[in-house]
Amino acid sequence: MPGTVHINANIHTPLDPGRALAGSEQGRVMTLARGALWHHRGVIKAVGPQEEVLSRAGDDAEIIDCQGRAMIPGLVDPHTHMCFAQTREKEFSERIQGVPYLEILKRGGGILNSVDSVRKASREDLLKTTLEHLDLALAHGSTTVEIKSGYGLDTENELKMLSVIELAGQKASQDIVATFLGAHAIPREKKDRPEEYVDLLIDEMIPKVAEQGIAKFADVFCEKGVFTKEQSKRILLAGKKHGLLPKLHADEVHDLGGGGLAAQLKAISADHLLAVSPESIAEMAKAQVVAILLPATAYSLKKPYAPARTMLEAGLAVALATDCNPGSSYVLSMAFVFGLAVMQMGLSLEEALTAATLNAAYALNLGHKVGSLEPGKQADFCLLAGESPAVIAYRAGINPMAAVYKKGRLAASTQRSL
Ligand SMILES: N=CN[C@@H](CCC(=O)O)C(=O)O
Ligand SMILES: [Zn+2]
Repeated sequence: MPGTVHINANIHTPLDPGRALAGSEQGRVMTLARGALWHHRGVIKAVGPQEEVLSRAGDDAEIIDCQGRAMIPGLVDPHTHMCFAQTREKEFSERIQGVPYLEILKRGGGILNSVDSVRKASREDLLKTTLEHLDLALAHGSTTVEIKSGYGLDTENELKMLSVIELAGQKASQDIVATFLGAHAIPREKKDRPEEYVDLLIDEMIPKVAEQGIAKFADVFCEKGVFTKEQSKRILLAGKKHGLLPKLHADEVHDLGGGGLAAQLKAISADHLLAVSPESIAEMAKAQVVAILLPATAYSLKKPYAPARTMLEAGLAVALATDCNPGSSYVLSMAFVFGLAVMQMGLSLEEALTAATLNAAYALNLGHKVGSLEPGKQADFCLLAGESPAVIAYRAGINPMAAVYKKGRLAASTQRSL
């Protein structure tokens, strides 16, 4: 059985040069009217003009008619905190009345409330919530998702979170990538002794996380009142020594030079960057650090969006993510994030598509496997409820996915004819 051919699709995909597409390259997307995609055993065999692909696949292939819908690569969400126990609606109400996000954390709420509930939660309960989040993300097109720890803030609970994230990866349809974020906040018990917590991270937590073998990356929330630039550097260097590649929550509220630090450490990504300086942007471009932008967080925190156009002009590769978490962005839809990027940050549809697929894949070291529709990559793709990716921003507020395929299998669908 030579697999399945999806015919009559308007195909839109970035083409993979073996790295993220940066600067003026980011908007280069291949489009193909009446295209076809042939896959077998979860892997793409061919993408091209319909007649050509059909003749290569042979007479025995199953045929599925996409009815002129747009086909794009499965979306990649490279920054989430979707493993948590309880939402924080009360805090959201406070924030929209003007209480700043960092003020809530300073008062012992915010992230620290999530830590209280995650420490109390059983593995089963955490898994249940995480899987519910993953199902919703899948329905909105996310076929690959990164999930961070960071609501345990002690060795036992950080390892617990990472083991739940691993289990979620075994049970969910998506590919899941785990990141260790023990440096998400200073836990209550170390409030007056932050250096002691940094030592604990370096001497105990990072070695144990590395030994556990689930996390691929280490991340730090480098921010005023959280971790300083110097502490962030020490933690990420210790992670690197143990094989955890660095990522950084950088310049989200204040410019601490986090983007520059990410460049210095050759981090795979620097994320947020709402307050990043032009100097840090230039350093990131030189070091080829992917800028992961999280516009749903700017939306939820009512802050100015990250300077995406300046970044592209400086030659940076931009990726997009939901940042799904119970505080600053309870958003699971990459489609919503795509819409914000186009409507609020000035990305073209093509730049946003690359940001949500290929560049997001490279920000997780998965560019060889996912992020574009090309032979040899996984057959992860979305059919849109429209003829082009414009529909994702155009039909705001509804789910623009007609169907989501993971490794060639229909994983979620909103339309009966598929
Ligand atoms: N800013 C730091 N961490 C998360 C928010 C986590 C939370 O508030 O629970 C973020 O990326 O926005
Ligand atoms: Zn985050």
